[in-house]
Amino acid sequence: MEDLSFVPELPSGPLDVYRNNASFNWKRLKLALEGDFDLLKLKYKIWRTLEKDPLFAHSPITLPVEEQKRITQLQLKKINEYKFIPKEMFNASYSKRTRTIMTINEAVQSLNPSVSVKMAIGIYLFSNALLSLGTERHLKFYEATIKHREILASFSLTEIAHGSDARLMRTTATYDPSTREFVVHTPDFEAAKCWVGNLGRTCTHTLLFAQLITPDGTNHGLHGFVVPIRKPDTLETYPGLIVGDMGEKIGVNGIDNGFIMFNQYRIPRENLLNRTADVTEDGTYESSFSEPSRILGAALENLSAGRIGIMQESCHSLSSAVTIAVRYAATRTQFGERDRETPLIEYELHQWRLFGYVSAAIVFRLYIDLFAHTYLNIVEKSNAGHRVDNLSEAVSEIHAMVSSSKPLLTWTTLRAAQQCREACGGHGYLKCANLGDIRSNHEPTVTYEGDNNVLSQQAGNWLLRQYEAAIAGKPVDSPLGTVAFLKDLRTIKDRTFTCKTTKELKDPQFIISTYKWLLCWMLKYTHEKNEANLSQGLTKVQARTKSQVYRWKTLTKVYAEYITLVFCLDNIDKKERELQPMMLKLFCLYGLWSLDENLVELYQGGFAKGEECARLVRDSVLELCGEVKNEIVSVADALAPTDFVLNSVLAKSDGKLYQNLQKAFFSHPGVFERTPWWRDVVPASKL
Ligand SMILES: Cc1cc2nc3c(=O)[nH]c(=O)nc-3n(C[C@H](O)[C@H](O)[C@H](O)COP(=O)(O)OP(=O)(O)OC[C@H]3O[C@@H](n4cnc5c(N)ncnc54)[C@H](O)[C@@H]3O)c2cc1C
Repeated sequence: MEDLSFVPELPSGPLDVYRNNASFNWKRLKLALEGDFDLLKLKYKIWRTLEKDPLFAHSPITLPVEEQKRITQLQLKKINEYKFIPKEMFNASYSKRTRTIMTINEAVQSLNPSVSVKMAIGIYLFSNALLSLGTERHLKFYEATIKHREILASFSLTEIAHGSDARLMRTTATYDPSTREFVVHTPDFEAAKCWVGNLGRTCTHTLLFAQLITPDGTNHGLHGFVVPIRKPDTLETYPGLIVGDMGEKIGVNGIDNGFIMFNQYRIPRENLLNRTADVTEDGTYESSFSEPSRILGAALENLSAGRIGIMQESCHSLSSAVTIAVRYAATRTQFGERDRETPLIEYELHQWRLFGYVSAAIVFRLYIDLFAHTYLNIVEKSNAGHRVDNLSEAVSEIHAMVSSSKPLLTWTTLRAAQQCREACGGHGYLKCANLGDIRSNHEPTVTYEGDNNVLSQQAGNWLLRQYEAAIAGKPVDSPLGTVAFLKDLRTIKDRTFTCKTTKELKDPQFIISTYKWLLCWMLKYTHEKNEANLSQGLTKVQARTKSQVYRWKTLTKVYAEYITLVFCLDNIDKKERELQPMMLKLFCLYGLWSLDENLVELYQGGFAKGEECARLVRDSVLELCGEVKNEIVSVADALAPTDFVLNSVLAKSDGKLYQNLQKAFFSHPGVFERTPWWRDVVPASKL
């Protein structure tokens, strides 16, 4: 068995009451959730190193925005200097290297999300894009970014007037054969690129998406270009650019989001990322795709890795939020007898509010662990030129999975952060509880790299295509197997709810088979509405738009819940036997807690009749809450980062809530000083 002594022991204290009742070893669960011993070790090494470095010390007050940006950039520089990526990783397989980078990102994100976003966009998203969209002539940019850290990049797609609909962006890159350059231009302020992370103050280059126009005036659609923005040694912007910082945001203020307008700005022809399309020296356009939208699709497919990163980071924010609320609930007492008050965690209402989110944290982490592995293995094989069966079908299925599960994970985390804040009462509202920062720093993930509502529409497109194939008796294109069950559509749709006891519901097979029914019904319900719209003469886009609410949107949410459960269950099967009973309980809790939200559809579609189904689902949720109550503090210990990283006065692992609060109150800067503005407020006669 692996030696986990690098994970510090937990100090003894008030939380022992619950810790002593757990049926499993929390360190083993921690390792199981990480999925890899070396990566867990690396995470702890990073946290230990950064804890010792004063640059990473937490500020008890919110710093001015500009200072947050300065410190974030300095922290990024320092992290580069620490060289957390082991040397041998540069020659390791793509999958291993990427997993290592993802782990570093997760470790840093738990501490300061702004740094990890900066790093993810500025180094990894850019270098990945160079590999997947560029060719040999872009390797110099790759080396300068990943090896020498001379380039800090940004990703310029969004414009002032267009975000979600990328096709209508208006920044142009017109080829000039006389100088063999592209001339990049912004026609007006509405076409200015905006929201671009790292652009406001720091990046040296941007990966720009602009409409490529050849000398004959033909517009070939959006293409990616490497565009220099600032001199690396002075950070002065180059002439021909109007670049600015977007100012204060409601979170992640360490990131310098910026806007930019190009004034006939020239870049070399070679800066076009030309893997899928190129322009010859004389200005002829050559492409391996006939459709411009497919080129954009191929370019944006590159975002999948970024979205997987967002999901991993969400899992960490969710883990931190529930850890804080669970430790607080176990140490905070209210009501009961004067000398024997009741800990909040004993109240069923409190359990119901929190434990669903704790189980979500476990299910999501096991889902994303296995899904990231699957994804990286496919990319690795394909990059190495090995045959991947049904590659393009796999890419479409992965896109559907990412497009539905990024919304599910990020929205659940956002709801959890708010619930956890409320579950810690007034103290949860303190900055030093850290729940406010977790919530506001996490919040933009529901918008960036694809607004959740828009993104999930794309998953719906794929799902309906598979359903249409299934009802036509054709095979579905599901190499990853997420909708392979559609071949049994006819038998699944006839199922009904027949359970009589909660025991029958607290069974993974019940949950999975109910989800299969739900998906089949949601597909039918959505498809029929879409067809009815089409038969009334609406265009495809209009028909889709008119079948979003209650249908398409619910369908993609249900699909996301289903795939997270299926992948999680597969992953539980690979874990240590001793951990499995508790993991399965949490699996069932998440599954039934989610089914509770879908009761309307279960009744509407005829799966359930009478009061029994709703009552049994809800009774099962409450029973499971009671059954995991004694485990939940140790589950939180497994989910938690170190105290330094968690940074919450309410949730130190020693459980000494009131001593820690007193220390925080008494050491707050200026806490006992007479206010410096006292003269301004006392009556003049008293002065
Ligand atoms: C912190 C932060 C960092 C960012 N970083 C970057 C970056 O580095 N680079 C970059 O290029 N961009 C970045 N963005 C921009 C981000 O990607 C966009 O905000 C996002 O794509 C949404 O586009 P939008 O803001 O134009 O919203 P809109 O497209 O205007 O959407 C507004 C609302 O309308 C809804 N909506 C839109 N279309 C439809 C439809 N067809 N049906 C129903 N509802 C619809 C959406 O769901 C959304 O709720 C960042 C944003 C934030 C907040």
